[in-house]
Amino acid sequence: MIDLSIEKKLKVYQGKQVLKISHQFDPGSITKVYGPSGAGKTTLLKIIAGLVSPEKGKIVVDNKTWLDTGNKINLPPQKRMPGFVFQDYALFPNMTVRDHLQYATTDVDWIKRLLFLGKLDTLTDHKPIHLSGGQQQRLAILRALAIKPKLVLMDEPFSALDSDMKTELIADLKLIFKELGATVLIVSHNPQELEGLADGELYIP
Ligand SMILES: Nc1ncnc2c1ncn2[C@@H]1O[C@H](COP(=O)(O)OP(=O)(O)OP(=O)(O)O)[C@@H](O)[C@H]1O
Repeated sequence: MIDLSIEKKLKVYQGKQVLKISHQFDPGSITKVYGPSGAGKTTLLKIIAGLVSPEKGKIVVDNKTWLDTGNKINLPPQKRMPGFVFQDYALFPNMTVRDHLQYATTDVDWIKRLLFLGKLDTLTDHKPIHLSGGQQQRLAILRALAIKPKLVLMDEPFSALDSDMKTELIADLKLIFKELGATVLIVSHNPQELEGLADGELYIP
């Protein structure tokens, strides 16, 4: 269970000034996070990961307090360790596909399985510059899963995939999330894309 209540002043020129959200995420749930551009969806994921600090708020994950501004508790990202898929992938330019996964885990069987799932098993020696946009995006997803996270935060993770690839990958991810017992938040602009995957939603106006 994730119990979250935060307030963050946004650096905006026009539009919403304060991001204010209170929400509970059930364990093992998959939540679609949606809302207009600039609403603060990416900022919310970064706040949960510990990459951005809100002025006010509390985040409790499985009875452990990650953030409590009233009591000056703010765990650093390395103590939270969610699997994070960044909107711009944030891959390492000098690392091959295999390096990205080996950097995150020593479990060779898990790496093999992920490479197969992401259809990157024939491209293990390629660096990001030699991958297509869709392949880079799949690598970003695999890297996030490599640490077998209990919490997965995904920012527009399927935007570069064609619809067949997306359907197949989503079906596989559903099984993997269940196996990991992961709680998942997925930011998506596409209302249909997560049908059959997400079992909850959070609208950020
Ligand atoms: N660290 C930060 N602190 C305060 N404000 C921020 C921070 N990062 C981004 N912002 C501002 O917050 C607003 C919301 O940005 P954010 O990227 O979270 O929106 P979004 O809902 O993900 O948008 P999009 O759908 O276009 O990706 C923007 O105006 C941005 O300038």
